[in-house]
Amino acid sequence: MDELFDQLEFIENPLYESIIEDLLEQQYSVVDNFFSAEEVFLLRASLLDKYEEDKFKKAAIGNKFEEQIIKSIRGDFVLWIDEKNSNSAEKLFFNKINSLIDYLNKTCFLGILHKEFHYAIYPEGTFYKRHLDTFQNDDRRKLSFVCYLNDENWKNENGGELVIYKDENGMEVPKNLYPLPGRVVIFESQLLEHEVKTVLASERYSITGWLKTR
Ligand SMILES: O=C(O)CCC(=O)C(=O)O
Ligand SMILES: [Fe+2]
Repeated sequence: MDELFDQLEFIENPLYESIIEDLLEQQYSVVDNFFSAEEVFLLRASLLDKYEEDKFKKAAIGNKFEEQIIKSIRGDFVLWIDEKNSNSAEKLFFNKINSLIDYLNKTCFLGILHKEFHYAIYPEGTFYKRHLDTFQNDDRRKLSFVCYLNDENWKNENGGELVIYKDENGMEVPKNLYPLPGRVVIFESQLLEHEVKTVLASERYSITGWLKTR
């Protein structure tokens, strides 16, 4: 008995505990200042560098949709992040993510073995229609993770809210979450439908990813 417990030893982390509690209670968690202003600045600079180098691609859905159909579903541009070749900002990012994953695996036995993250840019006028993150026949996606990299002048009137559709006692209740810098939203990929409302002004910057089993 003692031996098994030794292997699971960890220092209790109040922030991670509150995320776990939220996920258990409401299937999603919103964490403000998960990333500091400095970290957001560095990550946004990294995203913009790569965008200027023309590395982003129009986001796809499934495989064989026509361009027009894709545009009517989502209008963002994405670039997958390769942890092995990550720059210093991305290393900061993955350090935090890996620490959270480690904690989840130790305390919740979630069995997160894989992860995938991409930068995303939503130009003015773009959106991502209501969907579930498991549409690509990928039932390994367990938790969705979105981290917002907008600057400190981001206003709610810019639009681009993430709306999570929650079932509360048989009633659908939309939760409007603004893409504030440093904010992270984590939710159950297989349970919660959500959408990104049209960006009305400015460009919307984020990193989106999935924590996966098996
Ligand atoms: O950027 C967001 O708030 C959510 C993005 C999203 O739903 C997705 O990429 O699947
Ligand atoms: Fe999504």
